[in-house]
Amino acid sequence: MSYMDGAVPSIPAKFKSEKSYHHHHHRFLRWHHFSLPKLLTLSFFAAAILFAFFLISPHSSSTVLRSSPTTERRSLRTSSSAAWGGPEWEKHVRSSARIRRRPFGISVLVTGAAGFVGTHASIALRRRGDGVVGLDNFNNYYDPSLKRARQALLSKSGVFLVEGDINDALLLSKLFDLVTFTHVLHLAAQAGVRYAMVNPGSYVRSNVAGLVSILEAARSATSQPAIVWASSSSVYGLNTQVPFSESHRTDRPASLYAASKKAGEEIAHVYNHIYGLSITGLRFFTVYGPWGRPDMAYFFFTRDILAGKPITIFEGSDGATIARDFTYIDDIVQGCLASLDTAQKSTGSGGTKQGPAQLRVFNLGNTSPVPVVELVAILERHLKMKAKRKVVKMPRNGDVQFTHANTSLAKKELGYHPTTNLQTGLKKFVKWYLTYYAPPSRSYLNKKGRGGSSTSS
Ligand SMILES: O=C(O)[C@H]1O[C@H](OP(=O)(O)OP(=O)(O)OC[C@H]2O[C@@H](n3ccc(=O)[nH]c3=O)[C@H](O)[C@@H]2O)[C@H](O)[C@@H](O)[C@@H]1O
Repeated sequence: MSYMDGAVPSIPAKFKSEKSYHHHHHRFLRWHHFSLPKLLTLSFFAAAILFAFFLISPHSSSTVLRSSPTTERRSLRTSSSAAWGGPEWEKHVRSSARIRRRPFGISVLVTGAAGFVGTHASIALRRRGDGVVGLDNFNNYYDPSLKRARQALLSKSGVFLVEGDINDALLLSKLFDLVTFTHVLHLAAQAGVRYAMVNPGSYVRSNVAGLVSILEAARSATSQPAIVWASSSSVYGLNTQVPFSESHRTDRPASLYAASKKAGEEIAHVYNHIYGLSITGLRFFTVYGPWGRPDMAYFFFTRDILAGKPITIFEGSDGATIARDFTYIDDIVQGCLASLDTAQKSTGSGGTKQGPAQLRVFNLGNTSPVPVVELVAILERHLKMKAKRKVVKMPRNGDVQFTHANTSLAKKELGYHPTTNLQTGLKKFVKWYLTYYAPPSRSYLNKKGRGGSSTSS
């Protein structure tokens, strides 16, 4: 399926895809009960219907070639599951994109704005007086009610969130028609290392096709924005040189997730080379903090420790420690904003390159890896509860043994300087967690129906 196909959400619903697998499997089995003549008759009718559909379909290839997204005029469109368009919607988009900070303000399209990093970054930009328009498809990889709660935060800060998919070329084209974005902060992605073995297709749709869709929209814009996007520390894969530096090998990914991010870095090179797009890739190192992702270990360890449930801690094959360079959200936001501020302009216009453009990649980590067992010990102290540990050998699921960022380049070019250690950062996370998921009697938030189960891990 092409990335131009507006009807395909970039990340299919986790539960839907499982359901549809069983559904199709069941139907497949039923086909075996048909006799051959019946099958032939049915095939004939199916072919006739397909042919008729091809003739009348507005999406038949000839029609697609004739009508460009920008020339199609409809007051209200339904894309994925969400509606967008119309004068009210356009007013919201324009107003949210308006720069309040002069003379250096920027206008940013933030994809994945209802996500963890997206929410924090959007709010930080808005606070400075920059124009921000969010985009998110609210897929249910993890509890969408958490994303809705983040949306409420964004709305309180004056950030309008467009509900739609990064693979919807028509929607992107509309947004770029309405607003001259100076920058795109592209954070929408299928995250998670281990889930790639469950739903590989969603990594291709989101992290490969979705990125291309964003870059296509950006390169076609009359005034091309500069792009800053989220790559991942996982691109270092089986690299053993430490700390990981941008000049190290990244050609041995250990998971499809890592491979999809590495593919993104190569795709970025192409769009920079051909179209003169200014592109900065940020290799995030295990980002954590308040409003975080429930599929991450620190988050579901907290949930399970509080529930008295056992947690599974991975260890290396020879009993070696597994460690991560856990990075606090505020430090990551600082790195994102500094990347936007130092990004040079794209050189192309309307798809034509005018000269060489900036292409950068930075590690954004904490620079001090912490063993997962230590993460658990810190959580126990903050939660004042003991974890029920189950230590198992790390399964062959895409995980790597350790990550460790060298951030000298980001320090030099961005002034990046992480300031929050894991102890302090987790304290803030636990405080948020206990407020957000507190029992109904204690929580204002839950009274409004936002609490309850948090997981899709
Ligand atoms: O920095 C990155 O590039 C990546 O960081 C995280 O991936 P990961 O570091 O694997 O984060 P978690 O899934 O939270 O795992 C943290 C640590 O806990 C360990 N773990 C995880 C799950 C579990 O049940 N037990 C356990 O010991 C993992 O092996 C890992 O060492 C994110 O989930 C990715 O989206 C991100 O791109």
